[in-house]
Amino acid sequence: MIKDGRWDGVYTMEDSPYLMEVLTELRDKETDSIPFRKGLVKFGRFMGYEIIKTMEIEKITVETPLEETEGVVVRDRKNVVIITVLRAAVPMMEGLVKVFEHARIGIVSAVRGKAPEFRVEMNYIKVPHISDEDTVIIADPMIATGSTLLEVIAEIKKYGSPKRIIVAGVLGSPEGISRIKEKHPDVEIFVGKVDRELNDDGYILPGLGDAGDRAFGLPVKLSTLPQLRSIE
Ligand SMILES: O=P(O)(O)OC[C@H]1O[C@H](OP(=O)(O)OP(=O)(O)O)[C@H](O)[C@@H]1O
Ligand SMILES: O=c1cc[nH]c(=O)[nH]1
Ligand SMILES: [Mg+2]
Repeated sequence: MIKDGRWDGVYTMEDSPYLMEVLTELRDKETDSIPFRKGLVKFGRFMGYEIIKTMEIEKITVETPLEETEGVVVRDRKNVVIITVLRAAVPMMEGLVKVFEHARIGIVSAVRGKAPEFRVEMNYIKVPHISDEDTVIIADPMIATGSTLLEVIAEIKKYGSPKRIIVAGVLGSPEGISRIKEKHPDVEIFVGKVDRELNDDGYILPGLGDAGDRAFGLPVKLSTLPQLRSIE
């Protein structure tokens, strides 16, 4: 984990050859859904281990079958709420839950509309109780314009005042991260890498394309639901 000097509380994982190899596979346009989803699961698990490194460690003693020795406990590991932003964060959540097996889980739907407004529609939110002892981890692989996370963070803050709010992502753009840090300086951001820029359609360059479509396939546009029609 490396601190990105452009912002406070933003960390990238470029020092991990393992995670950079996973990222390379995710970027590769030849990677199809199955390895893509597996890559997101690996990302979630790795991010979980990195987040634990930033939690308080308490020294304890433990009795082996032979004698007493030193041990540690990371109490905050048990006070975690994972917020999964549909769709693309679902495989990431699977990886995070392997590390935070006690986590309570919230599910949020957010669909980003087209350029140049990038309006975000949130039409489903189910979030468990959030206490002031909790670390809330918002999983969303892509921080592009930041519009989605701005909406999600504002919504989550209505549910309580957790000890920490951490965004766990795969890629970020400088624009998106700056927007989030300006509005929510308290939110920490952990991403694999911060990419160069956004294109006019709000896609991260070089990026990995549309994370949701790559993980789950191109959706067929048959819906007549008003909330989806209104932003497309
Ligand atoms: O930072 P932003 O510009 O808001 O873009 C990022 C969002 O775009 C993607 O979701 P998308 O709206 O494509 O939904 P999907 O996961 O269902 O494809 C991604 O998973 C983020 O949630
Ligand atoms: O590059 C991008 C931007 C938004 N959402 C994605 O899935 N990818
Ligand atoms: Mg998408």
